[in-house]
Amino acid sequence: MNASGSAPLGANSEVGQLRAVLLHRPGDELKRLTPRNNDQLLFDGLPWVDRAQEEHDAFADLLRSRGVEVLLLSDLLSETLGASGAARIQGIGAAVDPRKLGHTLAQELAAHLRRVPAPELSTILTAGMTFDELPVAANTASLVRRMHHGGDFVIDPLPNLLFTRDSSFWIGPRVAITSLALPARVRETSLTDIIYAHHPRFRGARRAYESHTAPVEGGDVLLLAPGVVAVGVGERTTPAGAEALARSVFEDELAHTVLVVPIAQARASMHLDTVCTMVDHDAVVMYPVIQDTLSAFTIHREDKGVSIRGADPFLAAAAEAMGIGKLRVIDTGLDNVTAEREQWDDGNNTLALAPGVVVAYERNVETNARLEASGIEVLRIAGSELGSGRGGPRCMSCPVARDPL
Ligand SMILES: NC(=[NH2+])NCCC[C@H](N)C(=O)O
Repeated sequence: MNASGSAPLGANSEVGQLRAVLLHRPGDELKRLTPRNNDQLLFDGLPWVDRAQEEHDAFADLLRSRGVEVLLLSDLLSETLGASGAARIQGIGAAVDPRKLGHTLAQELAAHLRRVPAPELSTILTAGMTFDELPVAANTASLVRRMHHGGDFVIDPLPNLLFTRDSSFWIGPRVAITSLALPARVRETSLTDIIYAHHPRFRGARRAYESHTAPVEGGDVLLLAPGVVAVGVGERTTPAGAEALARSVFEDELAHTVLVVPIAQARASMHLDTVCTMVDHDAVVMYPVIQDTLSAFTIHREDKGVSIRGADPFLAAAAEAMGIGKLRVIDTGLDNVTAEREQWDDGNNTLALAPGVVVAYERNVETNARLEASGIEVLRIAGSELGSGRGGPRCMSCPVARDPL
């Protein structure tokens, strides 16, 4: 505990006792999803929003019942926008795009947003705004306004903010603001950026991967052990992103080894954490179909520069880097069809609260049963609505404080 009574910020593993976590309670941004835009907005269906909120509240309550402090992104964002003029300017600047709106409308909108109270601005920055919702007089000199349909977005909604894992992550005592790959998600990091820059809770927090030159998403980053990081490269994080992250964590002495793990460039495996998460300090749960084929390039920090080895089998390379004899894979032993169904429903996407204690979606009955048979405590949550965005307990959480391993 520090002077303010809260746990020190940071995380050096996937499984150290979880003390504080950043979640985003799904809100009005999910109500923007329609059958016309859901693909582009990376949802596989239209969630029933009230039920998604109930499911999310139950997730947050479970974490609290286990002694975890839950920070909600909307609360932090309103507090940040209320306290800092610079944060407001930055948030508005990222949301109002003159290339899309033209200068006239962009200027009017930015001027309007600067006067909006912080909680309302927080909602607009997350849920977006349509042309119909624009407050400015109808006969404005904006051609853009006249030519757009009222239901079009002036500011795009951010339904994937729910997946707080991807837009920032902590490594050691530092926080990394990521660089999201797809247009539907790029603006999310403008919000995590201002929260970590201006909210008093994070005063003094230093940054990792500051250059964020190339795409790196938090769902691809696994802290296998202190000093050892795995980075998935596939649909989201690029080879250049993994390389830049490795260089940066070496320079900041946050890691000595980075394992770069190629994963299929597919919707079902958009991040490394959709196929593999840690459930104990020496154990992972993994999509069985890839168990024997997953490989890794090992980048090692040297006195001068780096060395790159591989690709080698992932499990062996990981065990070696972690300095353990063997990285256990919880053998879910599932037939291929069940395994494929449960992988799609984020059965492999668990959030560890402590070594051997994980949160998982209840619907993945078989995977959960095998985890328990291997001695892992599984805390089940409902996710019928939450899951329609293709993200499980790990994707929906950004650990802000874990006890060091
Ligand atoms: N870490 C994760 N697996 N996040 C899941 C993100 C899901 C989100 N709909 C997307 O496609 O980006």
